[in-house]
Amino acid sequence: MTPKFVVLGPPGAGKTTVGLLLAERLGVAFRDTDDDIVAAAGKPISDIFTDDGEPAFRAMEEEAVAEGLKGHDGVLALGGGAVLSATTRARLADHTVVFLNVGTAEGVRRTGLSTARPLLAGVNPRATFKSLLDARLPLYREVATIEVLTDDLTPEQVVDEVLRPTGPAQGT
Ligand SMILES: Nc1ncnc2c1ncn2[C@@H]1O[C@H](COP(=O)(O)OP(=O)(O)OP(=O)(O)O)[C@@H](O)[C@H]1O
Ligand SMILES: O=C(O)C1=C[C@@H](O)[C@@H](O)[C@H](O)C1
Ligand SMILES: [Mg+2]
Repeated sequence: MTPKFVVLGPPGAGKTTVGLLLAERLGVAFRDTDDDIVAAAGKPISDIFTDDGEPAFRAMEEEAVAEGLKGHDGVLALGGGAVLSATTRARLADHTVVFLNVGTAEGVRRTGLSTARPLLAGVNPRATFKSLLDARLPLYREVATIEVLTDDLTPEQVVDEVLRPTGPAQGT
């Protein structure tokens, strides 16, 4: 059993929104490792960060991704920071991996109203988002087989790009 598509990218890129639509379009199940972690821990991600710390969260995430890659054959969305793990990046080899990219301005706009993302909860979300994106961009690209810049696309259009027979249009 292996996912048809693994979806990743920074917070607000649309992993959950687009992942669900993509699964609907393909008639397959959708799974999100953030949800698996919340279910396993019995508390929200913000509480895991506060009570147990980020390293504990990353260990749970590594396990959740490994389980998802083994046990799910639909669309699997990963948490925004899952690629920080070299073990996870190695496990993503040979999978079809969609990197949903989003620029800082649009990413901050999309995540701005939520308090559910502990890493973006600081005083300057824009600077935090940009440094997170800068640090992770090479890691997303290391594992991605498809990249879509989502800033000016609706979620439906992002799905269209992912499913284009020749792959997403570049630079248009
Ligand atoms: N292409 C898009 N155009 C406009 N809004 C979008 C698009 N994709 C997602 N959104 C909106 O941005 C917000 C964040 O989307 P979503 O929760 O799917 O992101 P995510 O990548 O799963 O984030 P996280 O890493 O926090 O789980 C939601 O309000 C969603 O409706
Ligand atoms: O970008 C990140 O590091 C995170 C993104 C979310 O999906 C969650 O996995 C968590 O809030 C951490
Ligand atoms: Mg999500």
